[in-house]
Amino acid sequence: MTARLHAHQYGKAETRVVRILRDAPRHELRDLNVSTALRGDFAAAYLDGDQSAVLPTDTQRNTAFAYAKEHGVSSPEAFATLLARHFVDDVGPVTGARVDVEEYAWNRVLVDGVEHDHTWVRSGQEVRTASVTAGADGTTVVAGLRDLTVLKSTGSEFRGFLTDGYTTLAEASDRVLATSLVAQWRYAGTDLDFDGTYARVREVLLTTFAAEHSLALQQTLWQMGEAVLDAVPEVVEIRFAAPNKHHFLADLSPFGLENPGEVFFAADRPYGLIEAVVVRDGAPDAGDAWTRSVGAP
Ligand SMILES: O=c1[nH]c(=O)c2[nH]c(=O)[nH]c2[nH]1
Repeated sequence: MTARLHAHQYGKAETRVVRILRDAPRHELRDLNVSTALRGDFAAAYLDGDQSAVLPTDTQRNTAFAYAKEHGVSSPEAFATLLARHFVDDVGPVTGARVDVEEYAWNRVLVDGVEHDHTWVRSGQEVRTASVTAGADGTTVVAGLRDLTVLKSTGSEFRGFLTDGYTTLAEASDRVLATSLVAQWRYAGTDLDFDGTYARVREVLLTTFAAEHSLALQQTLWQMGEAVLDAVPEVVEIRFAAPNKHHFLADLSPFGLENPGEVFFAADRPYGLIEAVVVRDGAPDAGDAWTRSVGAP
């Protein structure tokens, strides 16, 4: 057999880092899940079991905690950028690093209508994401979110589709449209108000989903992508994956009941999976910013 080691990277996945700022009565909290992956010539470790160039994944985990203490967490994007640059700039054999961060949101508990200083409640399902790729020639920041679950109860249709001998789907001129959106967007720069930009993109995604009439989820993704590029100049590319969370009209005719779009069966699978990439004209090259680990969570 002739085989060669074609590519490799290694790191520590899903280090759970919770950073609390407690130097004032009103504490601040950021809750992260950090995954690091180092790139470089580590072939000897794979081929010969030689660890001399290998910074252990245990050390990578420790670095995430130490950086949270020493540098704080101003945003998932900034934290991922610091860590990725550290590995590339300060660790000899490392020529590239990929740091993926998920952030879980906590809202302050309201006590008599007032935000509590040191008690939070986990908010919703939605997860904020950041993926930073650092190399010798620069750093690329991709921000995003997943599990942003949205539903509109009208303003959506799906008609005029191609049919063949296997088609049973009825045309719909007024249907429920729901998805659990995954969106990731690439920034042109690395020194941004990441929290502010994140909030703007999220707002544009939601308002576009609400306001635009949908002829298909495909069109809705395009509308959302175009709106984000229009409203947020820092974004040069946005990628979507949107499961179509089908809501089928329940058949109430056996019971002599009409069902004019009021009672639905929410199916969890199978689901349509609609994807799109929308890029600003003249966007800089993405390099390997979109290259994910095979085992990425
Ligand atoms: O928005 C939709 N896009 C499709 O491609 C599709 N296919 C389908 O069965 N329902 C839908 N809905």
